[in-house]
Amino acid sequence: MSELSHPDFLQQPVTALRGVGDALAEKLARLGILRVADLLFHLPLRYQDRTRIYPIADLKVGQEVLVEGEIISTEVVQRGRTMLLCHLNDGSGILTLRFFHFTSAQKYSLRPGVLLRCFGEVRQSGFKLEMAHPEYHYLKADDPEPIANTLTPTYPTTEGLQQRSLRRLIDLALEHVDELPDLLPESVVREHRFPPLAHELRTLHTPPSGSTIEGMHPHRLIFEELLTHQLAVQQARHELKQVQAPSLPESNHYWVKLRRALPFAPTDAQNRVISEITNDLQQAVPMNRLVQGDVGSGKTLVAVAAALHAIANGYQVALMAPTELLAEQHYQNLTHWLEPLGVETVYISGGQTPRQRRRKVENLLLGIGHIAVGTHALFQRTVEFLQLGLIIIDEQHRFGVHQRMSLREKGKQGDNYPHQLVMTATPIPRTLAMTAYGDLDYSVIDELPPGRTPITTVALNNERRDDVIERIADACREGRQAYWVCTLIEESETLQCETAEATATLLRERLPHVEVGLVHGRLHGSEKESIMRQFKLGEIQLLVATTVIEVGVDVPNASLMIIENAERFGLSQLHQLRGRVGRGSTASSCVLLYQHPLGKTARKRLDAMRNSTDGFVIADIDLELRGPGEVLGTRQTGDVRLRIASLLRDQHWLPAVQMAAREVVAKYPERVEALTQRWLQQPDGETATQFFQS
Ligand SMILES: Nc1ncnc2c1ncn2[C@@H]1O[C@H](COP(=O)(O)OP(=O)(O)OP(=O)(O)O)[C@@H](O)[C@H]1O
Repeated sequence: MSELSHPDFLQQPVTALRGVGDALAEKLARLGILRVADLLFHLPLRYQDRTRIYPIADLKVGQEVLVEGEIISTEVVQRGRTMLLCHLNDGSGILTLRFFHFTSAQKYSLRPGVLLRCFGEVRQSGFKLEMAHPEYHYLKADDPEPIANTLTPTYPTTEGLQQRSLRRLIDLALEHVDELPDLLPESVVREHRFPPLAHELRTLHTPPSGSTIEGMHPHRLIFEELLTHQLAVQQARHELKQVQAPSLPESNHYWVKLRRALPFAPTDAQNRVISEITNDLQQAVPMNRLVQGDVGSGKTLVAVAAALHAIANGYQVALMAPTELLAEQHYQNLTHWLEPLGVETVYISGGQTPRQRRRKVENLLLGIGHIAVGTHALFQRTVEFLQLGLIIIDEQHRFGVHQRMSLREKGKQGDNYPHQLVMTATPIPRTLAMTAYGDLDYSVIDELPPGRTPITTVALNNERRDDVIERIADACREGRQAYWVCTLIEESETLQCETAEATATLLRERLPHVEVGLVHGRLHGSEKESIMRQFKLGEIQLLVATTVIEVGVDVPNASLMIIENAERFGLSQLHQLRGRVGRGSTASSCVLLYQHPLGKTARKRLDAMRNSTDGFVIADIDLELRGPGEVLGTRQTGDVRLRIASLLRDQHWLPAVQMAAREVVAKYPERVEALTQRWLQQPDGETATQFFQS
């Protein structure tokens, strides 16, 4: 059957498209693209402006631009690793092109005299400008290539999937865009003057000529997504009222023992939140509570107290972390605290072999294991509990309301649903929390443990890197440890990891007496764990990392944090990163390295970081600073998992969204399912379309 004649073509699996086999389908699935329709909702990460060629003399750091020129010299250099450098001259100035990997054919063809057109991001390298791994193609002097006359979308992608292939598939899906049903009530479309759905999607994927980056805005899609989220929250709340959970009335003798053994006393805020949780657990309806606490406020201890309450009542607990790194860390902490109490912690990791896992899984099924710690590997079919009473989800923002519901479903035993506790370090204003997590009750740990010395924060121009490196040398000499977070805000994880590798190489050279370690997203779980363990033990003194360490990592001896390209991060992410230090009693500092010149908002963000260490204050400033259309280019913490909408940025829509939700339920109940399918049924993984999220 041809594509066109199929009535429900958009609902077909992607393999229905020409040229999509199982291997490609698997890659697409990693991006959350399962059906043809999902391609239409896979929105650009950002747009590249390839509509004009920039003179090299006018380039600014951070720009993504097209340049054209002649190669005047090419060299192979050895800086820890072999690199190819080409120098491109366009008459106005000279730009270096840097290749970390290259073939001998490339070395030959990128030779002096060759004319190139390159597209890439401009970066600072010493006093010069460069592009690392630009896209390039050869030009002929007498036959200049035309340049694009419109914006080019760049899509979030995954290893081994080229932009070009994605674009081709999206184009195929666009041929059917008119078949998508409009799911918004007519009255809403009219009132807000939304364009037809197909029109908005076409514009976003294939901007008409003359479009500007600022003009790209998916208003209608944002509204739809917020509406879907709202419907899901309402439904979750409604469903919860209908079901039951085990009531856990016994007193928590384990906690009494642990508290005596702890080297510190819980803060008043921790005690208050623990008693709120205990009260919930004694009821015969499922607890569904969100605990917010600033970085370092001691959420883990609260989670442990809750877990012990369930265990003291004869139930098991699942503690789910967003990354293997954090799961491992929780496992270590829990074992340390709970083993002496005779409470058995079991670590379930995606990386374990079936044989390693079998014993652990058996223990859970037999009830010998009391707490299972892991990532969402915990909720695979093979893991079963004898009596699961409580699910704890750490770092909320990676899980959406839908995933919370499906977890609860999986933990169901007989008529009983497990209790659920959600922990998040992202302070968001209470009113917003009520909308974002409307299906949850809400507690705040609004106090830090005593004895912490405040973190000093400074912002430094990248040119002062050498001073910073000196500072690391000093800190390490005094027995302290440091983080160096380097990032490129890139759709390509490969490039991110390469940058981290290059930085680690450079720092090793510059700091020969310092033990430097490197973690990034592409290392295997066990490699990451082993490096983190060495860092924890002090065997590694300086840890170079990508943002994998953003959430939760706890190494109290680390007291110096360097964040590169700090101007590109959102405030909440900076706050999270900085929160990795200041966790012990030594005075800590955080250095925000930025590329000159700083934009106005970026400057305000860095100022906010210098002036406050309070997550709630920072969240407020974040809100103020986020003007519509401002591109941060990073995933925004503080949001539940939405693909394009941002609860913070788009909160002005919320009253209208709530009204629309009521209208849909009353007049078009059949659309709820279709909206859910369109927006919420995503597999796990990062699918946020960052451009529109910012
Ligand atoms: N009441 C307390 N007094 C002193 N230290 C505490 C107290 N509670 C927890 N801690 C310690 O403070 C550190 C931070 O705690 P924890 O890792 O639970 O923070 P968190 O709230 O999860 O922070 P983050 O969100 O940054 O991960 C840990 O080393 C923990 O042992």
